[in-house]
Amino acid sequence: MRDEIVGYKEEEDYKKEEEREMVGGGLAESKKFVVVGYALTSKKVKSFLQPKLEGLARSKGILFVAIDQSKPLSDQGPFDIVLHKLSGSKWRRILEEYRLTHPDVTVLDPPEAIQHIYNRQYMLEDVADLNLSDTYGEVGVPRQLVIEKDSSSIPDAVGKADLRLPIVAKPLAAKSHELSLAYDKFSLQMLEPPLVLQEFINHGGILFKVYIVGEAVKVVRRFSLPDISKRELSTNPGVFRFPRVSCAAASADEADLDPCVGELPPRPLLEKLAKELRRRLGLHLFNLDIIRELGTKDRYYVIDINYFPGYGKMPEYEHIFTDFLLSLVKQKQ
Ligand SMILES: Nc1ncnc2c1ncn2[C@@H]1O[C@H](COP(=O)(O)OP(=O)(O)OP(=O)(O)O)[C@@H](O)[C@H]1O
Ligand SMILES: O=P(O)(O)O[C@H]1[C@H](OP(=O)(O)O)[C@@H](OP(=O)(O)O)[C@@H](O)[C@@H](O)[C@@H]1OP(=O)(O)O
Ligand SMILES: [Mg+2]
Ligand SMILES: [Mg+2]
Repeated sequence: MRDEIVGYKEEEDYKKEEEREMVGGGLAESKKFVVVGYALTSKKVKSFLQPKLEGLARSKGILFVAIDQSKPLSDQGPFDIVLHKLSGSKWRRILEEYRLTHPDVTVLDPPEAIQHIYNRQYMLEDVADLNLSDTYGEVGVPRQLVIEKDSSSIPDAVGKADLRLPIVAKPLAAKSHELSLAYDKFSLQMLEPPLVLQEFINHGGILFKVYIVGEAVKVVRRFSLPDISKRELSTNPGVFRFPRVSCAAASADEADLDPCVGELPPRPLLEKLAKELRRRLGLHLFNLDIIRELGTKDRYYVIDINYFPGYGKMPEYEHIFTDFLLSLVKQKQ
């Protein structure tokens, strides 16, 4: 099965674009460059800033320049766009101040908006508020409960909130990926708060990763946690830590899947969801993990939102990203 690009250019258009750029490559040298300052971890530089991206960007008149964190930001550049994914309150303050003093520079994305989705208590709030339901389907979030402290209070809290088992326990901090699956509420006491406890939804073991880059939306399939039967639930008490699932190595795009499980969510639904979330979250660069409830045709749940995810794994990201950067500059003009 193939990946789908929603509301964007097709592969053929990209090929033609690449050919034109090779022929007219020298043109870029004579025009003014769009300068993109970046502050990324070395892991991110390696996965995102690949030679193909830098080459294509240059041929389109975009230059990526590393930000030197040991020097004041205003002494560097001048930048048209600042691209970043670094943690820490010091960096956030630097960026907030820079945004105030350089309103003409587009900062991707505002630190405050990123911070909001770095907390799993608030991450899915906007999806829930959106209450998206139309002829293409319904999009919600799993029921969840926040445990700030005191793990001994968990069984009671789960009982009061009437949360159904099994339950996925996730650290409140979204950048922490130590997840656990609990088959009974008492075992959850073994985990360390702060946590979000979320109802596990059977979904046929396939998840849809929806990558968003400005107005472009692209969806891929990944393998996910398998379904849990009622029988398994009653015979396996305990809490199990599980490793990083649904990573790039778990691509399910080429797998021979039952169509009920593998069929991509309808484009119009994803487009609407992406558009609304872009606005509500105030972000341009993120992805959503979406699952379809097993046995339903159109009941979807968003279970995770990630800021500036691994775009290097998104097919044709070089074209999508460079087009996006140019569209930002054009909008400003
Ligand atoms: N409520 C849920 N119901 C069913 N499966 C879930 C649920 N929440 C999480 N999962 C499974 O656990 C995996 C990890 O959960 P989640 O995506 O929230 O964690 P993460 O560490 O933030 O992931 P990422 O690496 O995408 O940032 C998902 O990819 C999915 O396979
Ligand atoms: O590990 P990769 O590079 O592939 O990308 C992952 C990214 O890591 P990086 O930002 O350090 O690169 C993660 O960010 P943090 O939450 O850890 O900040 C998170 O966004 C994952 O969802 C990404 O995987 P994807 O969702 O795209 O499969
Ligand atoms: Mg995830
Ligand atoms: Mg995540």
